[in-house]
Amino acid sequence: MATARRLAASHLSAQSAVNRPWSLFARPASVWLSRCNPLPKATSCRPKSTTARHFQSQAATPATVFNALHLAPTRNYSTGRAEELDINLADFPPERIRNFSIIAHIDHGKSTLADRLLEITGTIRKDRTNKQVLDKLKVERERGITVKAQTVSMFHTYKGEQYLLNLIDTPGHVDFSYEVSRSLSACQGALLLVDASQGIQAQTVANFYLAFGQDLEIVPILNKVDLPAADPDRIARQIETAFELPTDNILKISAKTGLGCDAILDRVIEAIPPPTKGDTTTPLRALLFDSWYDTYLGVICLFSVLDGRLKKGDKVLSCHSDRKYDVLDVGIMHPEQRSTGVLFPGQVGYAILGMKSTSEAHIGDTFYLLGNKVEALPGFQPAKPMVFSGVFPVSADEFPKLNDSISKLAINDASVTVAKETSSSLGQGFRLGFLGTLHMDVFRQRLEQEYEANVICTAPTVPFKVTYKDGTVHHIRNPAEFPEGPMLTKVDNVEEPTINATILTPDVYLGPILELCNSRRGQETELTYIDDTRVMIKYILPMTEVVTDFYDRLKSISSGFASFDYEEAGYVDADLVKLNVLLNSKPVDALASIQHRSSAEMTARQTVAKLKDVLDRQLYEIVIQCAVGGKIMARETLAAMRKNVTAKCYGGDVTRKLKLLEKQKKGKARMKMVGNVEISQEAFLTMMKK
Ligand SMILES: Nc1nc2c(ncn2[C@@H]2O[C@H](COP(=O)(O)OP(=O)(O)OP(=O)(O)O)[C@@H](O)[C@H]2O)c(=O)[nH]1
Repeated sequence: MATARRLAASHLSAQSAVNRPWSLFARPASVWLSRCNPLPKATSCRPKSTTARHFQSQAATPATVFNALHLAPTRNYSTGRAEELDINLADFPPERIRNFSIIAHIDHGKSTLADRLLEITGTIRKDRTNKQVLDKLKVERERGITVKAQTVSMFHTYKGEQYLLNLIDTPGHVDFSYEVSRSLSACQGALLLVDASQGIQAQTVANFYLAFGQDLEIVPILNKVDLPAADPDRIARQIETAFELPTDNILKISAKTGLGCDAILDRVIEAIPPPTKGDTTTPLRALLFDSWYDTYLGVICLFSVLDGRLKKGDKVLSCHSDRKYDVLDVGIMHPEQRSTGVLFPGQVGYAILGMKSTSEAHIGDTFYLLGNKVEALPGFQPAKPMVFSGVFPVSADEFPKLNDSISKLAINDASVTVAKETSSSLGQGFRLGFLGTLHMDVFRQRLEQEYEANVICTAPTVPFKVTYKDGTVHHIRNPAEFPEGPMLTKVDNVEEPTINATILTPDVYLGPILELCNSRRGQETELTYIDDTRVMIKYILPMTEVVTDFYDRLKSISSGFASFDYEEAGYVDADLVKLNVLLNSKPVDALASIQHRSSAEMTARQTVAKLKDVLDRQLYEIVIQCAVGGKIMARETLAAMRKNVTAKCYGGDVTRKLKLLEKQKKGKARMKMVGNVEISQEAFLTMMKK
């Protein structure tokens, strides 16, 4: 009880957490991937592509996708329209509707459970290949993570009556937790899924308080009870202690084998309240809570109807933009679009309004009928990019192609910000803003996989705030823009973003974790035992210390057992400097970074040593330096040497010599020049990796 109260107090921000754009950054995907039971890379038993729903560039045709997923085709692809559903939604008043989400820490089995529920309700056929049906993006399937929340409607008979159950699958990764908040806003209850072998993790806590803050009914479920390491009784006690949820109510299931899953749907109906009874006779009030771009149908919007009816043929207006739209189609996701012609109060479904781009679909917007203006519902704060990176084509002539690919990807991901940028070392490119480093990694992977883009990405940076003496404030998203030299006299103060980090760990790793946090300029705010051996630690940390290798380090010192989540804790004053990298006295803008003064020298030493390692020797000596303003912090020298690729070809084999020289020339074409120093693409890539 006490623990729960303490947790609740420390999560007072759960209310504001309804909009948690802050919780959205930073985690090197590489580490995350290493712990996430990775699915094998696109194997033959798994469909290589997704449905056409998300991206135009998917190679598979819709027909092959449906065959692969074993879904009933629900769309007529010759006309591009959704098939009609032979069910009258008017038969489902709010009392027979349940809107719920599954929330959990990453990998605790949300998507697998969603698959089981879809099978049990006959929404998809029972099939061994139905794995993570809701994870439709290729990158989601390859990495085994959910990036985009999906919604699906199912029908279930309980005590002789048919119910409409709307399940909203949520991503588990912290970068995407704004999706969780949005999804929860359309729900009255949530299944809190906890891995019976791992127990409560940082995101279990964060997601619990998100749901708690929105007054949702929470149904605790222990998953993976089939695992030999599962200890359901101990984990049930953890849940009881941390969340004050009685243990006798906890369902114990295996989403993988299906054990115990049948009971979940009845429990959903019994425990989760129906949506509030809206009035069908009052004017329409519908909340837009998600959207995506479909090749065939354009922008598809997901609505939660609160009052009135959303009908095909209606003219509706957006409270946000005052724009008018025709409702071209409306229906439910079952599991793909199924046209129903109308949605009633309490129902959740899609509508096609003829929007050209997802940027028109303002998430959290309220829609109303032409001539019947209503008061807008409280919206969501837009997700705020917290990690920025420069993205450049490897060869300059690929810029137009990269431009095209980024625009196409950004159409469907309103949380990415795009601005053109020119670097003296990398040429023309873009500065992209992401919710976090996993988000950044996923975006890059999709650029490479779906658009075959060959790119160099600069190290991630967070937005710093510089206030000048004349009162102007600049948000610095690129180290190149950081004031230095004479400009510094005009600066009043510099601030950096901080986070409230929550770390859950077995207590044996406590010492090294505290050391890590302290070495990253962290301030401890809380340390609580949630059972005999598990500790919850809270720290305020500078965000810039987290976006680099913090998560890698945390995982490695805790052998993968620590988990963490975080929320934005505002800006604080910081003594920051710009660290320039110079090659033969010429600055390499793409390698500049913003550092805390206390760590600038150490970073400088590490940087010059690493550069010496990755740069190729050239015909002349290369002086590698790191400097803050005019002061050199570290220096290395790379001796001159000519790499004679034909050295071994003594004798008369001219063609072989020519071939080798040709190869060397090609390699040079991929070199970037900084002053008189050539930097290979590989060297850049290695330097960008922390
Ligand atoms: N043994 C066992 N494995 C399970 C069970 N449920 C899920 N898994 C496995 O756990 C891994 C993660 O499952 P997912 O369903 O992708 O987890 P998730 O919570 O949706 O992950 P995110 O979408 O990234 O948040 C997969 O390899 C599943 O096969 C279970 O009941 N038993």
